Amino acid sequence: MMTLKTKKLQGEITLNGSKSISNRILMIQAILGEEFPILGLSNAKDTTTLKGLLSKLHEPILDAGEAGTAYRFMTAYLAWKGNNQVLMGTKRMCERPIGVLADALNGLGAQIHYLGKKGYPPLQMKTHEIDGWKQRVCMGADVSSQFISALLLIAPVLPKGIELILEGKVISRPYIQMTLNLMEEFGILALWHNDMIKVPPQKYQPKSFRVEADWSAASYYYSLVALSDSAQLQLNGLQEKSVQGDAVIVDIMKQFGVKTTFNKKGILLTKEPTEITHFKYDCSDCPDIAQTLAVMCAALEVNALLTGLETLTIKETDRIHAVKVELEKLGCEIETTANSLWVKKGITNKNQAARVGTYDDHRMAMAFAPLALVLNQVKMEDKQVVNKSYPKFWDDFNYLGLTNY
Ligand SMILES: O=C(O)C1=C[C@@H](OP(=O)(O)O)[C@@H](O)[C@H](O)C1
Ligand SMILES: C=C(OP(=O)(O)O)C(=O)O
Repeated sequence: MMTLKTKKLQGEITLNGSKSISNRILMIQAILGEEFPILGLSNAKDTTTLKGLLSKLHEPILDAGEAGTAYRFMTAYLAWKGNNQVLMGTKRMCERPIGVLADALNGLGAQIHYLGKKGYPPLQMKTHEIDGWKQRVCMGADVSSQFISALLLIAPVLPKGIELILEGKVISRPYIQMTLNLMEEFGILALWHNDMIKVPPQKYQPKSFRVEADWSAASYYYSLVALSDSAQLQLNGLQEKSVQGDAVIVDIMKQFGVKTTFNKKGILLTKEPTEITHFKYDCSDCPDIAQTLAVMCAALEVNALLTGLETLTIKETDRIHAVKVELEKLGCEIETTANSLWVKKGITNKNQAARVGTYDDHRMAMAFAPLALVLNQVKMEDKQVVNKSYPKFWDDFNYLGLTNY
């Protein structure tokens, strides 16, 4: 049962480091081939998986498990090295496309072979002649920005650098900018103009680096505060000037009555009165908070249309489908297309218990967890899924008085 007597939130939580930043910094360190101090590295499973891979780089078969960024970043790294290594992943990873990245790398000069279905993991990165690698490559930007980030990370150490032409709609754009910003921190100058990103050959420069806290993880607390009656919730480690696109949650949540005050340690979230009934948002730049927004709107009975969701179908699960199924179980009316989700009717019956299917997706569990503030009970099919990005998630929710999931 939910243990909070009133919907009052109070507490102070120190958030985990951003897994997107952590994984980029680990790749930069590996490409540089020299250790430097990294403070606040994420303890997400996706980050420990990547760290593990980078500690056994000589092994013939490597397994990135369920970690998308790890798989994509390692594909480019191992293709550059060309040591005949095989890169495996989970069953779901083998359903997540990689063809756009593998084809681009092969176009440059790599020798990547598909060991299973064409366009999908597992892959083998065969030997090649690095001196012959080309400079210019075209790449579809509408499937996953991780392909572009993967290529950019190795770009400075390629003989001619890279001139990358982006084709089609650029999705998850802030993640590409994050890659370039972090590369710049380590001395790399790149130019992004319209559809072209140019990275001349250069050397990464080592420096000590502190990872900011994870704004995607913060989104679950914004949802909690939006569902609360009153809140004084301090989240430590977040920065106002962030390289993470998901920091847009600060602006989005104003209309849901969540006030953000930046302070020395991070942010303070408080609750203000609001009367929102309709919400429309294009999530192309912040796909990872789409589930948070959908579930929160359903709980608030806000009629919400979320668009720009085309990449959600190829993430840990088909997230459009999973959210629709789980919200419909709670009596919601949900309409979906290949790239949108419309909460037509939210959760009207609050006097019920939820049994949430988690679909091997950390964000399904974390997005539905705030419902414990408004429903009688919320039972998760698999609580362990949160480990992918936020292993301490349930401890932190328990600390706020949200227990018995
Ligand atoms: O580069 C990154 O760190 C990420 C990019 C996004 O993926 P897509 O570009 O596939 O949308 C995001 O969903 C993922 O969680 C992390
Ligand atoms: C989509 C995600 O991760 P990845 O693509 O790196 O597996 C995520 O963390 O929501």
